[in-house]
Amino acid sequence: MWRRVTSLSPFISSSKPSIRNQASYGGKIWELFTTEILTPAKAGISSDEKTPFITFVVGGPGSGKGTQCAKIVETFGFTHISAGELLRREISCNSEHGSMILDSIREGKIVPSEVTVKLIEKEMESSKNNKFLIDGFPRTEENRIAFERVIGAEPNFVLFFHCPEEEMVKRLLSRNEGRVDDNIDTIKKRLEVFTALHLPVIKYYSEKGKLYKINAVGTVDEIFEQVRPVFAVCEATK
Ligand SMILES: Nc1ncnc2c1ncn2[C@@H]1O[C@H](COP(=O)(O)OP(=O)(O)O)[C@@H](O)[C@H]1O
Ligand SMILES: Nc1ccn([C@@H]2O[C@H](COP(=O)(O)OP(=O)(O)O)[C@@H](O)[C@H]2O)c(=O)n1
Ligand SMILES: [Mg+2]
Repeated sequence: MWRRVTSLSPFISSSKPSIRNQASYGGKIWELFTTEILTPAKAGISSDEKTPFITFVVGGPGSGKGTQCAKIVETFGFTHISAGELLRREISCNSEHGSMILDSIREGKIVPSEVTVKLIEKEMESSKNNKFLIDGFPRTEENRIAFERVIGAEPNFVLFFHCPEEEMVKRLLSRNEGRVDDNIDTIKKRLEVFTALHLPVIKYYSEKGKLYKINAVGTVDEIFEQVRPVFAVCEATK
């Protein structure tokens, strides 16, 4: 079972960019981030079995995060923790925050970080595994900072699925999972939130040398062939 191993990190203040600021880059801003060459040293791979190995999986709605996480779990034995799934579970079991979460998801808004991070923490603590894929998180600087504060850990690396908006919209409209947010109005709001709030997170991890950018266009298998070497580095060092 995973236990928190480090002390709380200091709170780092952040400012949120406006939607207008980000839109002025004409949607090309993501191109600035290059793919890191992943090495064991960069990934922070340690031989200490008790230290959790954490990968954040980020990208726009419909970029294929969940699909690729399933393949990573199957191939490399990680535990998949999807922030969105945890939140939807709270709605279906009518928990204390269920109706607030439903309202946020319907509006494509971000649920307060303390709620999401607590759910992630519970999943990590109850798992026997110590390798985690945390999917759809962090979506904002607030998410990122709350994770550091509560969990007291940073990700070893961050997988960023980069996908053009038109492709994401097409995929979401044909996802067919009966989700309340997979309709064109909510999709537009989710994309706005993504463009406005996700960039600082990507920039932060890129500057730390932890960002691994994946071109998320192609077949599921083609994309997995870009993902595989990232995790193969971890396997090779075991
Ligand atoms: N490479 C791909 N090409 C076409 N469709 C895809 C691809 N990867 C995933 N999909 C489909 O797109 C939709 C969104 O994928 P999903 O993994 O749920 O994305 P996310 O978790 O990023 O929102 C799903 O219906 C999925 O089956
Ligand atoms: N870190 C997160 C993740 C999801 N969510 C909410 O949950 C919704 C669905 O998230 P998801 O990760 O399942 O969505 P996809 O990117 O997989 O399509 C988001 O649009 C947000 O409303 C959140 O508030 N905070
Ligand atoms: Mg998903």
